[in-house]
This record gives sequence, structure tokens and C-alpha cells, in this order.
Amino acid sequence: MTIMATPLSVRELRLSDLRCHKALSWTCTNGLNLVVGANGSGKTTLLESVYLMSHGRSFRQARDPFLLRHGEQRFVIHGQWQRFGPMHLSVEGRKGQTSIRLQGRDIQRRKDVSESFPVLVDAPQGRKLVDGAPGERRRWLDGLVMTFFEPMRLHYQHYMRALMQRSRLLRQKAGDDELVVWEQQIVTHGEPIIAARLRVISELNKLLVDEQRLTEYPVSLEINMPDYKRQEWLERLAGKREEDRRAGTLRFGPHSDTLRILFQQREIGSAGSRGQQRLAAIALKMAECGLWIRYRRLIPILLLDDCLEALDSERQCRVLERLQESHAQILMTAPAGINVPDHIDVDIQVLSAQGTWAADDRNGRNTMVSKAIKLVNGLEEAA
Ligand SMILES: Nc1ncnc2c1ncn2[C@@H]1O[C@H](COP(=O)(O)OP(=O)(O)OP(=O)(O)O)[C@@H](O)[C@H]1O
Repeated sequence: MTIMATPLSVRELRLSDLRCHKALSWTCTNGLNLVVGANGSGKTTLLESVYLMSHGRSFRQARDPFLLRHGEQRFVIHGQWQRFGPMHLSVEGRKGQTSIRLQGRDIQRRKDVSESFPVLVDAPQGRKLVDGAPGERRRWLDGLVMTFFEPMRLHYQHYMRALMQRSRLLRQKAGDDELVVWEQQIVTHGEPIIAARLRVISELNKLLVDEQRLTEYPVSLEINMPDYKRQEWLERLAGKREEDRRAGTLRFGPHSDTLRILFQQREIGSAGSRGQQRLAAIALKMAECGLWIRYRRLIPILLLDDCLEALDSERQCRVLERLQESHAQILMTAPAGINVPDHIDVDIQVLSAQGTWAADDRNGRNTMVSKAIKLVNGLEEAA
């Protein structure tokens, strides 16, 4: 079954005083956009600027003062987007504060923008999904659950509140009558969380089957959890009160279940090579894209920072082919020297070591180096 979905895209960006960029414009096409350049030329910062417009924060976990160009007081990003029709988003950052404007109006809830202008990212700084701690994967899964099943937000809030209340009462050595109230809340709100997680995992696993041409071997998700049956769950909570009082925390429940990414039935973080982990990470992003298409009829923008690293040329080619057929706008970076096969329809733009478009020296305009440029001899020759 083909689902019709609208691709989101960003067409034109202008940024000032963001990290190394004093003032830079960037024009993107709807399809595959590749920015190449030397280390430190500001490629990642370009992707960061798109993410900032959607999320109001950086994917590098940098606090706002680090985004400001040294010595400046304010950075600004303007973006012309296409979402059904043209839309204008801007972000302004001052020390410790970032504000987003949509069509000139201040946005109070960032979620309103990030869910209307979905931007997914795969970047070295955030690549903990595949090989990071279990909490990273659980947070990612819960983020998807809350995005696609809005009422689940309340269940998460109530669940966390019940956990905290139970812990507080345990510390205060409260009686069983008080504790049981919060334990019932834990189970009541935990059950729908588990059901929604399983539903999202099942959807993702179906989508991951379609990515097997990319990953070569099956990649799947599995959540490790006990068989939560209401009565047994309540009894277990009651039985663990003393232990939890001593430990100061509850180590049983959806908040501590682990999500595993399996590759050929083994955990990819330990069993997969770097290249295999890379392919799995890209496959997961494609699957995430699939959820947006299924539930929101929107094709998100994909930001892929140095996503071809650790891949041999055959696998790099396979990734580029997969990205090309995704219908998503892809904004990706790679170091100078990458070799793009002729049949890949990609716009390559070259950022000089000074953080200007490589054609600046020649005619003062951004260079849109046509497809299939071979950057084998590095940045300077390509420019
Ligand atoms: N607040 C800041 N003010 C000025 N320059 C900054 C600031 N923060 C970072 N930089 C510099 O901005 C440059 C941009 O880094 P960025 O990570 O975007 O480059 P990159 O092209 O992606 O590099 P790489 O290929 O090494 O990943 C770096 O040279 C960095 O030192």
C-alpha cells in the first residue's frame, strides 16, 4: 500500500554569527544535498542551523552560548521552508536564550514547530542510538511514542509522578495504605506505555525489513521486559518495598526496560562492525521517517552528518542510492575527497576552509557544483 505524504524541505537559509559563520546563505534542492569541505569549515554548523529552526536547540548538546560566534551577542537564522506552501522560520539566540518565529510570530511551545517541521538527525555527537547506553534508546523510543500517540504524554507524566511519590513515601517510611495508591498508579499508567511501545517497535520492525537491502542482514528492535500482568506487577511492587527503600529507587518497570538493536540476532553495539553499525543507524532513521509518513503524512528532512564514515565505497554507494529513492530532502556532509558515483543525483556544494562557498573567490555566488563531481583530489582542486 502506498501512502501519500508531503515532503518537507528547506530552500534557502541565511545565518549570521552562528559558530564560525559570520554571514552565510545556503540554497538547497529538494533531493540530495551534500556539503563537502575541510575539517572545521562549518559543515556541521549548517546542519545544526536547520535543526535549530525545528527544535530550538542544537543536536550537539551545546548550550546556546557556544552557538554564538565568539565575541558576538546574537545569532540569527532565517529559513525559507516548503511545507504544503512556503513558510518562513527564524531563530534568534542570545546568551542562554533561543526564540523561534514562524511566519513572524513568536512560538511558545517548541513541540509545535518540531512536530510540524520534523527534522531527523544522524550526527557523530548524537550517535548513541546504536552503541550508547540503554537509556538513550529508551528515550528515543519514548519520544516516538509521545510524538505519534499524543495522549501517551499524560501517561508518561502520571507514571513518573507515581514513581517519585512512591520513592518519597518509602523514604518517609509511610504505611502500606499510602504506598499502594501510588503503586496502582504506576501499573495503571505503565500498562498503556508498554502497549504503545510494543506497537511502535512492531511498526519499526516492519519498516526495518524493507531496509535489508541497505543493512544486508536483518536489523530489528526488541525490548527486554518481564511479562507485566497487573496483579503480579502489583504484588511485585509490594514485595519490593523494603529493598527499594534501601536502594532509594525502583529498578523494576518500564522506566528501566532495555531496548536492544539486534543485528543477525545479536546486539549490534557489541556484535556489529563500525560499518554495520553505520548502516543500521541509517536504516533506523529511514524507519523513523516511515513512521512520520504513516502517522503524519509528512516526509521529514534528514540531516546526516558525516554519515558515510567507516563505509567502503560499495556501501557508500548503497546508502546514497537508498537516500535518493526516499523522496526526503537530505542535507548531508562529508569531508573533501569523497567520491560520488555518476548515477547519483546529488547537488554538491563546497565549503572552503574559511567557511565561505568555494565559488566566492570567483564570482561571489554559492557554487552549486553539479552532480557526479569527483572530489578525489580534495577541496582546493574541486573549487
Ligand atoms: N562559538 C564559536 N565561535 C566561533 N567559531 C566556533 C565556535 N564554535 C565552534 N567554532 C568553530 O567553528 C568551526 C565549525 O565547526 P563544524 O563542526 O561546523 O565544522 P565541520 O566542517 O563540520 O568540521 P568536521 O569536518 O571536523 O566535523 C570549527 O572550526 C570550530 O572551531
